[in-house]
Amino acid sequence: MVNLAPAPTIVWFREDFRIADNMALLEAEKRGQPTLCIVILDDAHLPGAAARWWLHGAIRSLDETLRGMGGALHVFRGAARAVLAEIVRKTGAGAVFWNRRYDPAGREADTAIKADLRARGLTVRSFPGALLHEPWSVCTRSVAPYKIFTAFWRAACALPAPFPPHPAPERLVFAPPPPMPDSLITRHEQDGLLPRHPDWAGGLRDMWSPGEEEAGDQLSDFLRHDGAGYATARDFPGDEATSRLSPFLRFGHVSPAQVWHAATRKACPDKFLMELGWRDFAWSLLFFNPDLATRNLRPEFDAMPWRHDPGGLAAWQRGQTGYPLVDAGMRELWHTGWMHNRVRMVAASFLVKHLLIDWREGERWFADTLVDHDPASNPMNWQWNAGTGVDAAPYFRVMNPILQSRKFDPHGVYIRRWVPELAHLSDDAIHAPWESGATHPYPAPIVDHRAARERALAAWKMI
Ligand SMILES: Cc1cc2nc3c(=O)[nH]c(=O)nc-3n(C[C@H](O)[C@H](O)[C@H](O)COP(=O)(O)OP(=O)(O)OC[C@H]3O[C@@H](n4cnc5c(N)ncnc54)[C@H](O)[C@@H]3O)c2cc1C
Repeated sequence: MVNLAPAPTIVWFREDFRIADNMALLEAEKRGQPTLCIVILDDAHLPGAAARWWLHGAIRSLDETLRGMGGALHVFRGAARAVLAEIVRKTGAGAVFWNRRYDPAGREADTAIKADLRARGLTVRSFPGALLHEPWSVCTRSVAPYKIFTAFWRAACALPAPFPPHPAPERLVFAPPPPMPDSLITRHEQDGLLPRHPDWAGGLRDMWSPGEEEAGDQLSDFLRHDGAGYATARDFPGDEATSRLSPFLRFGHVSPAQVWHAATRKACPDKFLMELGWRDFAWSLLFFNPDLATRNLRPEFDAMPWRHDPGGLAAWQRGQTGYPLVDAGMRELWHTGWMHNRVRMVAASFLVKHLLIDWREGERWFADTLVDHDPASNPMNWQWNAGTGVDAAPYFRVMNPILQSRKFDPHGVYIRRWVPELAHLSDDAIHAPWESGATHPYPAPIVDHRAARERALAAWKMI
């Protein structure tokens, strides 16, 4: 039987859950054929548990938006290559469009899928949109990655500014979903992305609403209230002065170009734009170092005598180290799937220096618990804090968790929020509760700061 239905254009959503500034969607509309919007839940590319929770919300929210336009987001489960081949066979699609992803596994899969689809005669196009600049466009003359952030940023700023964001398509004509075998179709309720037994996501639900509209609200709120004080207040976790856009950027509810242009219109401090630059820098490092999450960028650290300490690791993960700022951060992470940047640095430093535990253990824990986890920013920042990366804080600079606490949470606002058993202590006593002699149901420090520092430096001198 001849299929007389118009050959649709498939738009495959992956990390770009928005309709504005979405080139794949816009170009699909221009093609003039009905559009089939799809997501494929492929086990080989699913993120950690907290980010999976977010992914569920991202899919649901984009589906609602598309339904408001008369369409839907169709969710399939299985190996992407096979699922796409089946959808193409059932719909007679003439083209598949997507926005690029840059992680090594994603790039490898996309290259193979592109070749496969083109061999079947389809038009396949991929578009930028997840970064300010393509990772290969900011590199040295010898096409090597920059190893120093300031040099990277100088080169990035010398390029033309990111393209002004594209508007959302005004109207889309949607293609009906293909009849697919039950095993490949997924309903939102049964997509397997949400935690069930136990349901640990209550704190995430209280804190976040994934979606494009929410990302826009978050951005305008930040630019209205906090943009001006950002440069000075961003290091103080009690102040909540940062944008909290990271998970929205991670899942593409907002593009970095949209953030960039909104921020420059409001004359937001350069410091904020530079943080978006750190995000691009991380992706550049991953692009040129696909094993960023597993290999020390400074090979001398391969000889580092990391300790095997399951008890210490568990105390760190549960926020029970006896160091209030570290514990506040680890509890914030567990409860909300997010942690303030300054506290991420203190907590990371504590694991790799005070406990002398391999940074890869921490990287894995963050990968599973952060809603904003991405495979570039997380390992880059871990390697930066551990001193094993490029342009990294030197290992011998051991952050003192008590001084960091006194400096960046002077009144204990943040600690009181996340370590309520210390809430009654004075502003002075709260940073080192063991010194005051007051009674409270809070653990004694699992390591002594001075002894741990000496142990870390002795280990480092051995390599
Ligand atoms: C050990 C460790 C692990 C981290 N893991 C991640 C991760 O998996 N995903 C992630 O997005 N960020 C990660 N970060 C970076 C940073 O902590 C978060 O991006 C930031 O806290 C997000 O909060 P915000 O959106 O309010 O940031 P803002 O201060 O408002 O910054 C705006 C945006 O810039 C980007 N950005 C800011 N700082 C950094 C940075 N140091 N590196 C890369 N991008 C940055 C983020 O996209 C952020 O949303 C990590 C930091 C550390 C120390």
